[in-house]
Amino acid sequence: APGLLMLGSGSRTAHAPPALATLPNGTPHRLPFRAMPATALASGKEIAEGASSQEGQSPEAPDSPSPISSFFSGSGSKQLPQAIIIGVKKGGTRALLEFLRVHPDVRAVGAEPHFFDRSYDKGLAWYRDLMPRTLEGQITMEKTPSYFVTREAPARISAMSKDTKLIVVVRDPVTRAISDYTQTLSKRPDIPTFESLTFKNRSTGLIDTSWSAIQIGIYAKHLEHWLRHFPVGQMLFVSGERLISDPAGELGRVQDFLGLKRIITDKHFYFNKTKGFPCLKKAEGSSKPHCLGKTKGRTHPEIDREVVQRLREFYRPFNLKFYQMTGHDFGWD
Ligand SMILES: Nc1ncnc2c1ncn2[C@@H]1O[C@H](COP(=O)(O)OS(=O)(=O)O)[C@@H](OP(=O)(O)O)[C@H]1O
Repeated sequence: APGLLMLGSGSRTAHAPPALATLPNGTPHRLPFRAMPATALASGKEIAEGASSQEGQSPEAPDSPSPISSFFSGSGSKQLPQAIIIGVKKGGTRALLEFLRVHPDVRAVGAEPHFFDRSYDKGLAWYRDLMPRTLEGQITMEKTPSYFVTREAPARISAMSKDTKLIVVVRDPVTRAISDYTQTLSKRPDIPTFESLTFKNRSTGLIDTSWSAIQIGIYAKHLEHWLRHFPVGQMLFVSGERLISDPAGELGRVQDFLGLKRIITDKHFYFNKTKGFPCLKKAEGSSKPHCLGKTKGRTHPEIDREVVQRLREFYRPFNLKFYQMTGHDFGWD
């Protein structure tokens, strides 16, 4: 696209470089693996929606400007994002973005743009136009969790700017798969059970890796594609579990990674017992407490323990490889 060369990243702030993590050296057993194409997922069980979070159609994508942000929205200019939350679906990406938006130096688009997977042909000018206006020193961000599993996304983001900072919120892949399935079930209650979708052949225990709910969780394989285009130090891996148990701690890491002053601290959060999750004491530009909506923190159906066990065994080598690649043990095993 002609616009590609002309626009640049729009990055105007010098952010501190993140520390480098160790690189991988071991490989788990191999199986046929295919990253997802930029367009809809192709494989058989796509009743289960594929990589996309489907969040865009739900009221969960909060985009209504607050009075304060409306006041400021007339000033500044639209920039391409300098940092993107690229995944993972059901990892806790909405929570992270909502928490980050509290920071005065972060401005983010509310809905998921899906530019690098679905709308790349619209060009960077179209993408930039989706962004909120920013003032000098503010960071523009977006989140689209399907980027992490989109084969074309790493090269496309690197072509926009090789300095783009990438954030991945990861969560135990077994819980993530169940969360993904729960979301689909909420929209299509007639789908087969999680247990039956998990296996190609239940008697042999062969897992159906073409089912997106399973495939998305093979983080090490997806990460390999990103590391062909970005140094691992330009990626930050946020623990979805810690984002719930210690949101301020994870937000501290994220602010450091983005070169931001640590403004978001434990003072910004409270644990809402009814919701069962941490919530913001004050949402961006508001004085009211704010929890995420009903589509976040759904009750999961109970899954056969043996199936859960089999999935744990399946993911284990990939998880270990992922820990090695990122230099971070997420404690799922
Ligand atoms: N503070 C807070 N409040 C509510 N929910 C929280 C929070 N922090 C993390 N989570 C977890 O986020 C999970 C949804 O992840 P995503 O926002 O990445 O989903 S999506 O891909 O955008 O649809 C969602 O998954 P489910 O519990 O399966 O619904 C939550 O567990």
